[in-house]
Amino acid sequence: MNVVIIRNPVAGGRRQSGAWKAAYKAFSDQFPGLDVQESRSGGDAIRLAREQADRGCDLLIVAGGDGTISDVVHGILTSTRPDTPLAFLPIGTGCDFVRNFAPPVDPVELARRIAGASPRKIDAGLLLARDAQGLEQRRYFANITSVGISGEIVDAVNAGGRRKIVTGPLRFLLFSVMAILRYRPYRFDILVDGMRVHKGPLAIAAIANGGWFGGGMHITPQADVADGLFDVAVMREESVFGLLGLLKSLYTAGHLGHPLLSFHRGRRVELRPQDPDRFPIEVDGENPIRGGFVAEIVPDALTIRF
Ligand SMILES: Nc1ncnc2c1ncn2[C@@H]1O[C@H](COP(=O)(O)OP(=O)(O)OP(=O)(O)O)[C@@H](O)[C@H]1O
Repeated sequence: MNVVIIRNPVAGGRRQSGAWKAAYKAFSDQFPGLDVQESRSGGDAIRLAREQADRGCDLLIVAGGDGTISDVVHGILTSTRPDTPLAFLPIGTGCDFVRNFAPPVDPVELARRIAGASPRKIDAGLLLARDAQGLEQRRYFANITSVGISGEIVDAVNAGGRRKIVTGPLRFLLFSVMAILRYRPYRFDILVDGMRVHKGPLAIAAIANGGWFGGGMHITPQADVADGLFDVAVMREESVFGLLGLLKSLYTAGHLGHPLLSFHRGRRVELRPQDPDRFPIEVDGENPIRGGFVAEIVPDALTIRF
């Protein structure tokens, strides 16, 4: 079996090199002849995944965080073999997408689980947007695309180079508090399957395939990665104090029932900014697109062995 790890050497900060060494040993014991391909720059994992899928790789394992998973998903789904099986070796800052599958922490157990897993299908998201020249952009994603305060948080989390003093989920918490303290409402319209579910000031909207973002915030606890639908969470305008309370409750899904929060389900979600200059977006914890967009769920798009 031809197994390739696509590794992001900077995911999770430099402190992750010890975790990688242990994981590499566990995975090469489980998969003799294992090949490792390292991404050389931001977005390079897209090229690597596409090449490996095109050449007929039997299993692609992503060693990195959510941004690397997102790139690999985009690479596989734009290759000639979009059904190439995928697995995950979580080494990143937030590692939110893999939370949907409750993987073991121990790398030996993880490698064993992947080796014994049967292929199964899960959904992916597809974003349709326009770049500054008006050309259509198509971007697949694995987990969650969100706009509003989360976009600002991700900008701050990813800024400042890759040598980070605070790493892991604590980094998201720190930058979330800072962004909330600076918060002013954003204004945009949201349509789910053609129905307007929101118009006007807002704190955050999340379009979710999976349930977690922001390093363990359980924003859409009802989300199912294989139900052919997005779960959409819409948090209306709220005071800074109210948002800090919401942030705390997100980790335990205690935000359900919040009077300013609504949940919706659908296959197609459209976000139209009323003020395009204040429309921060994050896609799986990164910022690959700008401006208004349509998100479509692609049912059963991905084959995973996990
Ligand atoms: N060799 C490289 N040098 C610099 N950046 C890279 C390199 N390879 C990949 N990247 C970029 O690193 C970024 C971060 O990767 P990733 O999201 O996997 O880790 P993370 O941010 O630590 O984890 P998480 O997204 O789970 O919080 C991605 O945007 C990716 O494009």
